[in-house]
Amino acid sequence: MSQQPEQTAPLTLQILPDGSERVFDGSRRVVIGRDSNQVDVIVSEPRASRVHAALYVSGGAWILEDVSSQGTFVQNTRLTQPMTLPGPVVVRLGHPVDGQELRLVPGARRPNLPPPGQPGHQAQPGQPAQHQAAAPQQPAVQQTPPGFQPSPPPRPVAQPGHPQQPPAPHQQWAQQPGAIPHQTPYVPQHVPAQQPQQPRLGEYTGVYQTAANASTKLRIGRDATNDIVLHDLQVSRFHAELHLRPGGRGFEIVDLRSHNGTFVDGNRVGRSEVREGAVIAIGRHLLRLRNGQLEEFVDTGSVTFSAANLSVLAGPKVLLDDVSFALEGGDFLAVLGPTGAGKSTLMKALTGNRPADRGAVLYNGRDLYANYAELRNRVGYVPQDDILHPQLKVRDALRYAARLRFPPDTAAAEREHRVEEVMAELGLTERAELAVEKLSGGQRKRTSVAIELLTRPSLLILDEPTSGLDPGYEKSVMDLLRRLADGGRTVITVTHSIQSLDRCDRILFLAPGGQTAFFGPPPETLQFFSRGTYAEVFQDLDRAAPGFAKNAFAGSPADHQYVRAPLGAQLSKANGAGPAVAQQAATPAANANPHWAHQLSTLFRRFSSVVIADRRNTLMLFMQAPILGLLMLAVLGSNDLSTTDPVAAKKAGSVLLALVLGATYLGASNSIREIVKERPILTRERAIGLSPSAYVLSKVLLLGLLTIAQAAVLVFLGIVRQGGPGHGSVLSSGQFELFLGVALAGLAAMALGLLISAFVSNADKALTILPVILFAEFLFTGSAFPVNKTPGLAQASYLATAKWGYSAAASTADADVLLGTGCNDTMPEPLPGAKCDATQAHKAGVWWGDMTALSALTVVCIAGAWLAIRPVGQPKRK
Ligand SMILES: Nc1ncnc2c1ncn2[C@@H]1O[C@H](COP(=O)(O)OP(=O)(O)OP(=O)(O)O)[C@@H](O)[C@H]1O
Repeated sequence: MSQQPEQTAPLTLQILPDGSERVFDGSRRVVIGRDSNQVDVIVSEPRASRVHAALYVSGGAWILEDVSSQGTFVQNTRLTQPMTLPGPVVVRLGHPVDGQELRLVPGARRPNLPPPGQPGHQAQPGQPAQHQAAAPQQPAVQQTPPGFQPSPPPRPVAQPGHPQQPPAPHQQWAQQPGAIPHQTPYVPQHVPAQQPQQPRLGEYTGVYQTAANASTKLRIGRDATNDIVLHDLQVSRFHAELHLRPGGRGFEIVDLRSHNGTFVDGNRVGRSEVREGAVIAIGRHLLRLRNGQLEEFVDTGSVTFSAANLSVLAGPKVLLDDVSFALEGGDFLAVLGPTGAGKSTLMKALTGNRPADRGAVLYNGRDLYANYAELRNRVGYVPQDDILHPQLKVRDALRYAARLRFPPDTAAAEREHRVEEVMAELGLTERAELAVEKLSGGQRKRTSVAIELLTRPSLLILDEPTSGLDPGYEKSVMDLLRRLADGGRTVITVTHSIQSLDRCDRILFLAPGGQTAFFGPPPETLQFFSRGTYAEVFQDLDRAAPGFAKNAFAGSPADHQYVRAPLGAQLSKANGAGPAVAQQAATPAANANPHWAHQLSTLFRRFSSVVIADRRNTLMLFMQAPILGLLMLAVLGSNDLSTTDPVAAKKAGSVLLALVLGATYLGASNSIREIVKERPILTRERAIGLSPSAYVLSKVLLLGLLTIAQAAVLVFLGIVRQGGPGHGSVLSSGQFELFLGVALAGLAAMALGLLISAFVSNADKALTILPVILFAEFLFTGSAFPVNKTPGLAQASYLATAKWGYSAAASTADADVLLGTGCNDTMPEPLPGAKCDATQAHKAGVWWGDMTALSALTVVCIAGAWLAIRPVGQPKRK
């Protein structure tokens, strides 16, 4: 190894996973991997081994040794033996192209390094990477080699008991009854004001020559044949093209009907001019046009995130009152507060689900609301309710979620790989074949988190993931979130799990009225409130006079140190980012969802899998029609639809009514809970771009098929002994025509059920409404009571699906003759007591009219359901 540089120990080494920076002095072996209990540097790459690689000094030089199963790669070559680092080296873990990147720089000396053996001379093993980087005994490296992002300054850590300032005047909580007197008042350390910085787009990964220097067109996508290859499953195989305009008059970007869209300065575009300095966003990759080159940045997860003066109002009521905070990449924030304090409201505002009425949410210095279409895929959200179908197996739930989230051109093997990776990362592999409903509460939450992690979001927001879990599971979920934050993501969770708050970097306490009672690190929380336990803090917040908590925090040292100073820095970055609305000449994306058919087929398959997996319910569904048919067979007489038996035919109305109401019940009961019971899943999937029309249509198709099959069974058993009908109004087979009318009545009722399901707030309410609907439908058929003679009632009956179903059936069965309703031209006056209804005449035009009315009601109900769940698109402030 003659090329080894002459180095003498102790050496220092910089490792920069996700932009963070570590320094080691070479006095001991440094282990890299996923297992926080065994390694010094934790990496988030799921393909990395628990213990993946080691670094140590030998012969005065740093040695890199691979001990993994998936490999460590240097310049696309897998290490097969220990390698002496010749100088700065870029290493990838788990995959030569898109495995997690580490940059190893031997020889960068740490100033004022205490000699080995003295306390603080090196990082403590087993401590999370970010915490080590933040520890005060780890001064920042001052020698930053060219081409590397400087690391953020160390996070300030307050040191209770070692005040550096005189006691602050903010001690209102200490004056509350029962407060613990502190000899050392709560005084956070002083933080120097941060200088305004440029917004950081992501990790800088290189430069591409544009068309100006090569051909007139550059194709961008995931496929290896593109000019710019982006390794990201959010990117379509052939995603977009950068064109050099004729005569060299600048550039324009053309979206190639990509699944997740192409954005220029935050706006989704079909075709757009790209001016100097504009940022093209494709998946997690950002390409900035600078001096005829495209600079590439990747959002690898380490993003700042902040809320600035968020307020949410509901009429005169204030649900969230001027809440602000600031987080660094990799921070783990727990949000606490008494019931009704506004925690869920805050989560909805942070995710853009229900935007705040005032204030801003900043993702890496960019306004989340203004750039929602681009950024929504980088924010994972696990709501309070599970976003899972309980009947599906864990692996299947993840597979369908991947199909919906990744472009349709993603190979099955690529999706499978990611699904397996995520399951391995969350410890779900052993449960992969279990139905979600058989998992423990903690495992179910893990599965919900796994679905969100498929797209590698940089920010993960969870609403009470620990609710209903026993303390053991609570801890394991909080440990998991800690690990995810250590992997570089920013994690925010609402929790009541006070036993695990030490796992967090920051705590936000909300007081009733949605006011900030405290924001800061866990060790300072109890001291701020002058209380010994969190339970007492909850009690104090509940009892405090309105506005007291907010005033106690506003202007306190913690407010200055942990909110105002870092938020000020992030806001100045945001202001440096320029206007969010692109100034470029752009054609908006022609179709916001060009892969509608792919979504429809995925949703249809998922819905079918759910129905098949739910064996007991499906069996009951299939048994309903035969049971109703057999009852009709047993109760009704015979030859009631036969024109040759006038005595029996007097009961024809009962047969027709039983068939139509039977189909109405079956159709409506099939669908009336279908949307409402999936509401949390639908809400979440809508936010990631699910087409509501594809969703509704997937329900219509499967439930429609089921309803038609049920109608066939019902009609067959219902008329097998009835000796009719003979000739229909239109078809020669009156029996088949009767089936068509009854089936369409069932479909219309199914559509009505979906409409109700889209509007009600829970499945129980939907079931309560069902009998009311059926009773109204029965009355409006007019078979028992003459509704068509009463003004108002007659018009109202036109909205009843069963009325038109009954009319169509009566028209087919020739009710004029059977029931003597007297609407036939040859029978101008009805028989005494009979009711003439022109919609029941045995004429082709009348039957078509009835069927058209049924079809129109079906379409209106389906459209109504679609309108009720259609996406909000870019969040709108109310
Ligand atoms: N749309 C609304 N209109 C009026 N008040 C509302 C609305 N939504 C929520 N609220 C009220 O706002 C307050 C905050 O609700 P939120 O669900 O955010 O509280 P929370 O802290 O998450 O409560 P919990 O811990 O019980 O889940 C509650 O008093 C709630 O009743």
